[in-house]
Formats: sequence, structure tokens, C-alpha cells
Amino acid sequence: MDGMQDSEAAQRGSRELIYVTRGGAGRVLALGGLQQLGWNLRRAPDARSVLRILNGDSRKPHAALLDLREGFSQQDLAEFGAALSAGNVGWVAGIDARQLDESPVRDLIRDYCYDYLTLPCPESVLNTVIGHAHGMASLACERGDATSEAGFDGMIGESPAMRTLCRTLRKAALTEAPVFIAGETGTGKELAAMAVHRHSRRHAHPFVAINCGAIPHSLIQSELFGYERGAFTGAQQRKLGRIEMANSGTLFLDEIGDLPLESQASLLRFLQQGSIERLGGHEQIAVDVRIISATHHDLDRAVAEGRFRADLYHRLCVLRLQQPPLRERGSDIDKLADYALQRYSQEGHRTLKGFAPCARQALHSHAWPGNVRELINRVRQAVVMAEGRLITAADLHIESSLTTPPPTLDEVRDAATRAAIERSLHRNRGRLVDVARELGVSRVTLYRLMQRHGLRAHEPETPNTLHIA
Ligand SMILES: Nc1ncnc2c1ncn2[C@@H]1O[C@H](COP(=O)(O)OP(=O)(O)OP(=O)(O)O)[C@@H](O)[C@H]1O
Repeated sequence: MDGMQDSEAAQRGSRELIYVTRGGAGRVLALGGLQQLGWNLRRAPDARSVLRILNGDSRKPHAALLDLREGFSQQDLAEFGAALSAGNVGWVAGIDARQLDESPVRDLIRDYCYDYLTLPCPESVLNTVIGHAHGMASLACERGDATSEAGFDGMIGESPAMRTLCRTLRKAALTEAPVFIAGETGTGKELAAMAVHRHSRRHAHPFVAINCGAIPHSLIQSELFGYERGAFTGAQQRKLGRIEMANSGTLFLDEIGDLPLESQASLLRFLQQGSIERLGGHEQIAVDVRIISATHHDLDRAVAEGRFRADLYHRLCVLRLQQPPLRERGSDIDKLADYALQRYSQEGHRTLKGFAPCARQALHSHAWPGNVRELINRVRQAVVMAEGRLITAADLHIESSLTTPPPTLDEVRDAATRAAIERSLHRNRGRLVDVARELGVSRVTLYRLMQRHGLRAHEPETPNTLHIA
């Protein structure tokens, strides 16, 4: 541990305070009074030291004071992201007033901090503000413990993948950083976004969702930014856009990958300026929203292919979460099925007792391309259609998957080998020497494998020949 620690206070179960500073010993001494107030003070000069402290005790709530008055370059600030979103920490930035004009400092405060203070300030003020930050971090921990059985904020699931996700969601709720949720359709991205909002300090303000993929391109600008009366034919009165409706709260941009390039530029401008202009309006309107975005498309690929702006991508993907597909969530499938049965049981005409063994087996052999949404819909339909006391695989309409047995390990290995050789042949334009080298096998082995998998070596490509007429 760097710096000081009041062991007496620690024994009393004092509150943890991380003090991040590049200032001299005097800075730390100036906070000495806080130890008497029950703070266990630990000094960290950089992001790595913060992570080291949190790794030791990641579940415990901490307050942290990030004293930005001296010694931090822009690069240092950029590197703080991971540390500022780790653990259960309520961050408070300490700055001198002029620093509020510096956009890296403003961004850091807005995205990650519970509050900020201009330093120096009276000890009582400091104690109150970091006390509140610590209180918020403690609340997040309590929620975590209380909901570990039933999932996070209504999200059913206790699989390792869901536990990891819920831990990350709780941390995300403690910050203001833009969150990007990736995941297949129906995995619960919107539910996760609502959970972050409800557990954030914006919870008393609106949560506004917009599905960028479901709105015609010609209407998306007016949906997002609103319009003034007379802005276009048919605009008979002023209409607020979704961004403005979400003021002080959270805006959930679903299927962000479908946002047309024109709207991407306008959204980026809004994120940079913190203000919007309604269509047909001339006034800049300041709007304060936290952005959570999601998509089931591969956004990295969309950036690489020029369909999504890289600068907007970096603005949106500060905290990146991955929503696991249902097929990777093991016993969560049973829990979700039981939950859906309980929820919709009154819709059926007879009292159902649960799932027959064949239904349980079917639930686990199905690939769930539509994930949780598909599972809920199938159970709901089965509740209505079931004729016995137990829901069967046939009631769920997934019996066909039972007739296809899952692949054996040998089959999986064979398929992977064949695919790897095919890809390498393609990459190396059929040159077997290079394919063998790339795959780490001898040429003889490669021939043998190709024969076994029915692969033919096509003619290696020769350089283009120039024909002169
Ligand atoms: N863990 C969960 N516990 C309970 N219900 C869930 C869970 N995950 C998803 N659901 C339910 O599944 C349905 C689909 O969830 P949601 O709309 O959040 O998915 P999505 O990933 O945003 O889908 P899409 O990509 O199609 O927009 C909703 O009815 C939601 O309530």
C-alpha cells in the first residue's frame, strides 16, 4: 500500500478512500483530517495503482478523490477510463476552477465521476461529497447482493456469463460513461440498458428508447432532434425529438448500426457540443443525456467498411458490454422457462404443473437463434396449446431439434480441420507449401488431410500476365 493507512480506523471498519494525486507529500498531509473522520486513506499516483488497490478488494465500496490539479497529461487522463469504471467506486474529481475549460477534464468528470469539487475546499465539504460518493457505491453493492439470487433488476439468470454481465452493469450504473451493448437479437440488451438507467443517479428522469433500425431514414432526423412548427409541409406544431425528451435521463439508441451516415454526423455533433438544434429551428438547445447504444450487428466491421463513423464509434463505445447468447447460458434456460411459465400460466385453460423431461431436453438442445425473446414466446404459446398437465417438447414446437443428435467431438474436430485448411488454401491462393507452413504440419500430412476431407488442391495462381496486342 502506498501512502498512509489508519490501522485503527481500518479495524473499526472505516470507509475506504483512494486519493489519486501526483502532488507532493503536502497534498496527502492536507487530507490528514479525513482519517480522524473515519476514512481509510490510500494514495495512488496512477491508474495502475488504483486497479491494484481494487483488485485486492473489488467488492468493497470505495470513494475516490481524483486530484487533477497537477501532473496529469491528456494521455494519463485517457488511460484512466478502465480504472474509473472498475470496482464499486464513487469517484469525485478535484480540480482548480480553470480546468473546467479543458475538454478532456470535462469529459472525464461527465463520464465517470459522481461529482467534482474545486480544490482546496473546506474539509467538511470534502467529507460530505466523498461521503455521498461512498454512499452511492455502497448502495450499488447492496443491490448487487440482494439481487444475486434473482438476477440484476429483473434480469433472470445466474450463469457465469450473466453474473459477469450483471457485475459490469452495476459498475456502469455508477458512472456517466456512454455504454455500448453488443449481443444477438433478443438477448436482453434493452433490459440491460434499463437496468443501468434505473441504478444510475439519473433514475428519477426519463429513459427514452429509439430503435434506429425501425424508423425510415427520411424520418430519423426529426425523430431524434424534433422540429419547429412549419419546418416542413405537415409540421403543424412543434415536436420534441427523443434526445430532448430524454433530457436529464438516459437515451437508448437501439440498433445504432442502422443509423444513416447523415444522422451519424448530427449525433456526433450533439455528443461533442451537448446541444441540439430542432429541424427548422435556429436556436441551440442544451441537452444533458447519458447515451446507451446497442446493436446485434458487428459494429467493428461496419467501421472497417466505412458504414459507421469511427469517431462516433469511439464516442459511443466507452464502456463495452457483451450480452451472452442464450445457448451459452446453461441452467439459465430452465430458470427463464420457469419464469415464463409462471408469468403466463393464467393465459392457459388448464393448470400446468411444469415441463415434461422431453421439453427440458428440447429446451437445452435448441439453438435459440431468437434468444430469450424466442424462449418466452415459445413457452407462452405452449401454455395456451398444451393439452396435458406438463408442457411437452411438441408443445414448444422444437421436437425436430431432438431428432438431430448433437455432433460428436470427432465430428466437431473434423469440421474445424476442414474449415481451417479451406481458409488457408484460399488465403495462400492454393500454394500447398505455404498452407502447410501456416497450419504447422508437414506437406505429407497436409496431403493426407486434404484427401480425407475430399479437398482438392486447385492450381496455384500465377501473377497476372500482361497481354500486349
Ligand atoms: N435475463 C432476462 N430475464 C427476463 N427476461 C428477459 C431477460 N433477457 C431478455 N428478457 C426478455 O426478452 C425479451 C427481449 O429482450 P430485449 O428486448 O431487451 O432484447 P434485445 O437484445 O434488446 O433485442 P433486439 O436486439 O431484438 O432489440 C424482452 O421481453 C425481455 O423482457
